[in-house]
Amino acid sequence: MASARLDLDGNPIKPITICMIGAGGFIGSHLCEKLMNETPHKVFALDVYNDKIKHLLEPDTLPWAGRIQFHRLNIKHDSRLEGLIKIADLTINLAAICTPADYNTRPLDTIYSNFIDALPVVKYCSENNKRLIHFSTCEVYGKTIGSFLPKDSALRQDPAYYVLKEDESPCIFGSIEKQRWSYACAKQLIERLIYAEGAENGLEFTIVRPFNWIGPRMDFIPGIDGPSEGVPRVLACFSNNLLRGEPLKLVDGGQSQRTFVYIKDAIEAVLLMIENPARANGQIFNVGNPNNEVTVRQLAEMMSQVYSKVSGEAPLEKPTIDVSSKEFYGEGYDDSDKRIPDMTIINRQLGWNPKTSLWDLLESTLTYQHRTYAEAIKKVIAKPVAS
Ligand SMILES: NC(=O)c1ccc[n+]([C@@H]2O[C@H](COP(=O)([O-])OP(=O)(O)OC[C@H]3O[C@@H](n4cnc5c(N)ncnc54)[C@H](O)[C@@H]3O)[C@@H](O)[C@H]2O)c1
Ligand SMILES: O=C(O)[C@H]1O[C@H](OP(=O)(O)OP(=O)(O)OC[C@H]2O[C@@H](n3ccc(=O)[nH]c3=O)[C@H](O)[C@@H]2O)[C@H](O)[C@@H](O)[C@@H]1O
Repeated sequence: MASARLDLDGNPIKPITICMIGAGGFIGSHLCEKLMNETPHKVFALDVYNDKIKHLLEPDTLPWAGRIQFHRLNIKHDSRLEGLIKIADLTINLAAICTPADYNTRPLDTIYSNFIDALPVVKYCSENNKRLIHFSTCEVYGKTIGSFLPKDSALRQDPAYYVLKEDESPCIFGSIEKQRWSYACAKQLIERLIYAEGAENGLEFTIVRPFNWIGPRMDFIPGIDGPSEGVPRVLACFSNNLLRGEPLKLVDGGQSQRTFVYIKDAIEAVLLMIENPARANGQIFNVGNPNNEVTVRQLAEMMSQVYSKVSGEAPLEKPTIDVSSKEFYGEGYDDSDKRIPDMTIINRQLGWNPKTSLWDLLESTLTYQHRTYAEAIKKVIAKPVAS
């Protein structure tokens, strides 16, 4: 018999049933894969799409067949939701509109998706005494305090002015006309509501604040497995440019900074939360890689080099092109300047640390992008345009 799997305190881990909402998305697909491959847990996978988890659902000879069950439903209006939460031990809510191109152009859908639609999930968990892991975002921090200092201020180099701490940092958004912040603001309010349910009604919750998790299956490639005019997050935008041999578009000079973490490292952190409730309940966790910081311009340059290595194609002579945010995203766009996660709480509670360097995670991700899309792109490009 295989030896029992133990939690961080040395206790055997009991198999549980998880109701995962938004399981068909980027993070959900990796989490389902991990749970099926490495644990005995059962998953009700809820989503409106299942393309990214099809390989886990069929055929029914898969080793985990019977442990994952797909339910095609929209949580906006489906009476099955409460029943599924009731028969599960834990609910994980990943469902959201979470692409910046939508925040300023579809602010109502963004606010409904990230706040209103999440309300019944919180309510059903609280009323039925079920544990909830809710996915928020690092965007709740908004801009850093340092971004308001004069450009030449030495304090900008002081971590006290830019490192983002769960229990100390303020949430700094732009004005209401800057509709970019509709997402961050909706996520902040649902975090506060969950926290209040914990304080007043004893809800057992964990809030996750991902910092730019990237990897295979993120978003879509416009015109291949998503709309031609769609604007995904930066990894997919730049992958699309590289696959088509076009320069990568740098919004407002590409000066914003991000820290990127490999999806497979981040999923390890989520599994620790799932299997160590005593250490994770009542906590808000930053999950990111503070060692992988780059400007968006540096990201573009590194992706061009890595893509050339994995595809065998020479890099473009002019790998990037500047574009204004108004042209790229439209009216009401704004940006987070810098995102360094403080790791104290996740280190202390779960002993988690990310492992993969930016170069290595880009190499495995762009190898996947090339293998998955290069042929399809070639066909689209070769097709004569109808006259
Ligand atoms: N990927 C990241 O780095 C990142 C960073 C910060 C926050 N997050 C948060 O993590 C969560 C998951 O992100 P992701 O990157 O996997 O996004 P994603 O868009 O790939 O996945 C979200 C999934 O939710 C589903 N969904 C949305 N509305 C639904 C509804 N009403 N009913 C049923 N299903 C619905 C979508 O179909 C999609 O499959 C989101 O809450 C997002 O805000 C992600
Ligand atoms: O991933 C996260 O942690 C969070 O941040 C993302 O926000 P952001 O990082 O701004 O989104 P990206 O689309 O990945 O853009 C990153 C940066 O690249 C820039 N960009 C994007 C696309 C492009 O083609 N060119 C370009 O310069 C953007 O302006 C921005 O400065 C999204 O809001 C969410 O997915 C999530 O909550």
